[in-house]
Amino acid sequence: MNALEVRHLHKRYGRHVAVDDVSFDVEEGEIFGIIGPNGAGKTTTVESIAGLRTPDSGSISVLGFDPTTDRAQVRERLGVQLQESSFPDAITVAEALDLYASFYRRPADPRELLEMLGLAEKRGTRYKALSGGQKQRLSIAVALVGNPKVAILDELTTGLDPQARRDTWDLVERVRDAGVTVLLVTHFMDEAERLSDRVAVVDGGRVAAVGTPAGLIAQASAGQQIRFRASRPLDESVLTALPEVTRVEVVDDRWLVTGEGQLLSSVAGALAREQVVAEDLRVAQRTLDDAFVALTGRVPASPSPSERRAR
Ligand SMILES: Nc1ncnc2c1ncn2[C@@H]1O[C@H](COP(=O)(O)OP(=O)(O)OP(=O)(O)O)[C@@H](O)[C@H]1O
Repeated sequence: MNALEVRHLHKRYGRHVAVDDVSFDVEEGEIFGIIGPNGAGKTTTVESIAGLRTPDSGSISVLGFDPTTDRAQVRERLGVQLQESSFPDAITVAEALDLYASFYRRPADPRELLEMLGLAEKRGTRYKALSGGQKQRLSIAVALVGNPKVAILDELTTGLDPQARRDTWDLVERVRDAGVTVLLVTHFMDEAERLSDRVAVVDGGRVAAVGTPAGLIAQASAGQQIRFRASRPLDESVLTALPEVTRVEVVDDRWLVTGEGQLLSSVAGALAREQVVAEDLRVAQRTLDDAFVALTGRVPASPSPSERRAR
């Protein structure tokens, strides 16, 4: 059985269509990313899955249960960490977790959870005294305290410093390894590419594509690219004649060669035959950013300078 099934979901706010026929499946045990620009409809979609918003039409199944009619069953199986979750300033970490544990019939052991999330030493610390990363980890602990089979994590690392981002990514992998299916909402491509088994690209309330990060990159990015500086002049036809090469651009001594298949060895062989040395040779690594641009025509959000160094 799929952990989640979303079929033809529609939601409008007044005249504004926020979610426009969204469908996807999430398999049990995977980390499934939903990526898209601000306002794409990601949060509306996941809040509908969590039963926090009522869709206008379409159907949702959480392990076979409908969030609008089978609320109790969904609540027992689904943990939610939503954007901007916050707690009273004076509550301690242990109190917050005990409180949420009391809402469930079979909660996880709060002590074990704090251990796993690296918050054991902060048990007695008040919420207001926690760092941004620790607050995020507490909100993940709250999402997991009901022992869910599926966890929704929304914009998990926004505002975190590089080390906290990396730690949080490790944590998400540990959650998945513990058997929890993860639905990860993010507008950061590096995060989605690093963590997700599969990704849905959402734009303007619609699903533009679903696939593995590698599959989306391959599908959306035309070929590989090699950049180098030629040690001496070279006739373009030497490279355009190669079957692997689809395009050659030259500015002064700088070459950009696009192609497919065994592009690198083919180009290297041709250059060697011409006794040209390729200096500063670089093979451009395609990323999910490229796929996102190709699929949506938009430039993805970048981590802020303080977040970016986590790459
Ligand atoms: N309660 C609401 N009332 C009116 N409009 C809303 C409401 N919630 C969301 N919207 C609008 O619906 C669209 C989708 O919003 P949503 O929050 O689902 O997108 P998102 O992809 O999660 O974006 P973000 O990353 O900024 O949270 C946006 O244009 C938003 O302004």
